Amino acid sequence: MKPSVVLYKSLPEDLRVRLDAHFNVTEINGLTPENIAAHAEAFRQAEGILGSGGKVDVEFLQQAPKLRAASTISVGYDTFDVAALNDKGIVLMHTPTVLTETVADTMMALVLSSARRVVELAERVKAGEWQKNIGPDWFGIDVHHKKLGILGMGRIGLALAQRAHLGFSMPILYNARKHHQEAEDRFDAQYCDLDTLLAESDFLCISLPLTAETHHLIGREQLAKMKPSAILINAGRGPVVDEQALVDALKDGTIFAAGLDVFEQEPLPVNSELLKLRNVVPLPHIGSATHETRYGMARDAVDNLIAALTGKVEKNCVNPQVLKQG
Ligand SMILES: NC(=O)C1=CN([C@@H]2O[C@H](COP(=O)(O)OP(=O)(O)OC[C@H]3O[C@@H](n4cnc5c(N)ncnc54)[C@H](O)[C@@H]3O)[C@@H](O)[C@H]2O)C=CC1
Ligand SMILES: O=C(O)C(=O)CO
Repeated sequence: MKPSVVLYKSLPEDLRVRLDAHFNVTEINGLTPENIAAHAEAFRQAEGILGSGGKVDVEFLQQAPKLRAASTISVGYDTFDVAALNDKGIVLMHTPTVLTETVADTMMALVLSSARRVVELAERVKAGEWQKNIGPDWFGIDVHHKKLGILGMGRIGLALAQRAHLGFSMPILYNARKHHQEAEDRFDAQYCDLDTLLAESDFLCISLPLTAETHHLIGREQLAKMKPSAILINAGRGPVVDEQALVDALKDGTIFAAGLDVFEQEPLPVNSELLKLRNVVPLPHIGSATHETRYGMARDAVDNLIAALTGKVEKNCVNPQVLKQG
């Protein structure tokens, strides 16, 4: 008999066919408490789950006693309680690599649009405000040759360093848990401590995962150490930055601008103060959101679940130590 799985995000048709060939699939629209309650029997039987968003914590795992594998259509896995999965011997699979270049493109788009005020000025043109030759109040700041600081030099940080260094002649500074030899060799990236990164970066680009350590890593004190001309880019996870402290820093000129793909609460509430600020470029968490990349992520997530439930995991496993226990 085919193993039962719950799919909580819809898939392109060919990938759904592939999933059906291996598993008995129950599809639901999101891993919400209501959907979990409404499909209690499917979760009781599920050996695998596949989707993105929604919390997989101790409480959820009580509803899914047969679970052996979880496959998330994302590289970030901060919504999973990995320790609880480890305790129960459940394999967690994710989708690194396939989205790296696309997310780095998004970060570069945020760098350019916030420095050159692309969104704000386009809105002013559309509103009919371009009536005469523009003056300095429409000017932005240069990107090329400025210092780009990367907080979290992993896969995405490296791809951003490539764009910034080779494409825009930007010196690269970075902070991460350890030195990144490839970034240093290929893009002359200089490792530094967080305080130096804050003080010296013209662009502080965050590509960190959300963990207990990185939660509010950038708060009021850290923002105060940045240059008044600096721009903060966050495409890691919203809660890495204390959002109220950021709003205040953007309002009082502590920093120049921000380009944000991620927020403490998503979707960003319509009454968020960030939306009232001209020096903010807010995006709806589109780091990986191209047709090609989202398809690739879904394909990898399907392959990951098949590998995990057939005991053939070779890559993309968050907790490989669980495999050794089996
Ligand atoms: N906006 C979006 O749509 C997307 C956001 N992301 C986010 O980007 C994150 C990074 O993705 P990858 O580059 O693939 O991951 P990665 O694991 O390759 O890189 C993460 C980097 O962060 C560093 N790091 C972790 N904790 C740290 C700490 N406390 N202090 C300093 N550095 C620390 C690590 O050393 C590593 O260099 C994901 O976890 C996810 O949260 C990823 C994809 C899309
Ligand atoms: O993959 C992730 O972690 C995202 O945030 C969406 O691509």
